Amino acid sequence: MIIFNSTEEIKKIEGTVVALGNFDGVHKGHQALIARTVQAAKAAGLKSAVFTFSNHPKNVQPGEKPVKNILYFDEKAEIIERLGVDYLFNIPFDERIRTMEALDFIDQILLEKFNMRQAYCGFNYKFGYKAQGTPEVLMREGIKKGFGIHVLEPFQIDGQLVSSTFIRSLIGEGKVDQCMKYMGRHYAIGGEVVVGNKIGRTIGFPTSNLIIDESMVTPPNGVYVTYCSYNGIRYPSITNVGVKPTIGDYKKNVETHIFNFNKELYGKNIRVEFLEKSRDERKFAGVEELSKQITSDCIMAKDYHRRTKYR
Ligand SMILES: Cc1cc2nc3c(=O)[nH]c(=O)nc-3n(C[C@H](O)[C@H](O)[C@H](O)COP(=O)(O)O)c2cc1C
Ligand SMILES: Nc1ncnc2c1ncn2[C@@H]1O[C@H](COP(=O)(O)OP(=O)(O)O)[C@@H](O)[C@H]1O
Repeated sequence: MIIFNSTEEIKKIEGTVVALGNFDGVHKGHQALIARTVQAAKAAGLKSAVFTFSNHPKNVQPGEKPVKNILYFDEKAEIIERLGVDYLFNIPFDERIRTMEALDFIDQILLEKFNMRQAYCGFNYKFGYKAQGTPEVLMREGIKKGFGIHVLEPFQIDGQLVSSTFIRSLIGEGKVDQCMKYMGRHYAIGGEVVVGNKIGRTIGFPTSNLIIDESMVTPPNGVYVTYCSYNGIRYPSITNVGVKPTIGDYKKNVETHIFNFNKELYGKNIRVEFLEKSRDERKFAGVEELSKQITSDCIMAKDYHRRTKYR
């Protein structure tokens, strides 16, 4: 997959079928849209492409509440690449694009830059200045200018509309056990292991700590059954998200205790997949009570892993 990070980088490319959207989370609705795009491109002998903005349009509109992302760009790109896409247009939502009228956007970006012959978008896709471009506008212009538009119906699972907003709310409420159903994968946080307070090993539960990025969607404080991947291997683990009130007053972080594991991971990259929330984080009277509770948390988590092996 070739990634273009600005419209200037796109010189002369082959004709494309483009999936239009923001694709944060690349959930099952997005996956269906992208699969149709890839299929159509193959059938027509064109290149398949996904178009997305590198910064969320809502985050540059004055007065709008900032939108937190589910995925970092490199994670999003990796998932999109696995769907068989040829080109990823990852374009900054700058002042020129923000103020571009819908019809200019079609002519100058979709047709001139992306060489778009067909497009797939959701029923609620909006584009152009003040979001005045709609699927109807695309269809009308498509007839005039000779490109095809396919508008997909709302994608639902068991009556629930699958959207990035819905998935953000699931994660934000700690309902991480439902993410697989709507995203086709577990909600995960990755990063480099940082040094903590070095208390974990003294109470029998060493943990690998990750810093939380508050510009991303984060799960609420609590204890979760997780997998932790390191060096290509996926280990059953248990994870605390929170501020460790029992031992002090810390910044929110993610710390995972990997079962049957005793390697030093400082500076290494790990990825924590969240399977289920088991309880809220609490302030205990002391480290001894905390340690007892963690022991029973681990028994419960190991049992969960045993029951749901390889999921
Ligand atoms: C499974 C698990 C559950 C935890 N639950 C709590 C909790 O409820 N309250 C709390 O204050 N700390 C909790 N912690 C965090 C511990 O306080 C922390 O792991 C320990 O103090 C070591 O911290 P360190 O890695 O910074 O050395 C939990 C940790 C784990 C691994
Ligand atoms: N079973 C394990 N699960 C998670 N991390 C582990 C485990 N065994 C060893 N480690 C490593 O031990 C260190 C954590 O020990 P700990 O005393 O909790 O210190 P910290 O406060 O820095 O997290 C980290 O480098 C971590 O990668």
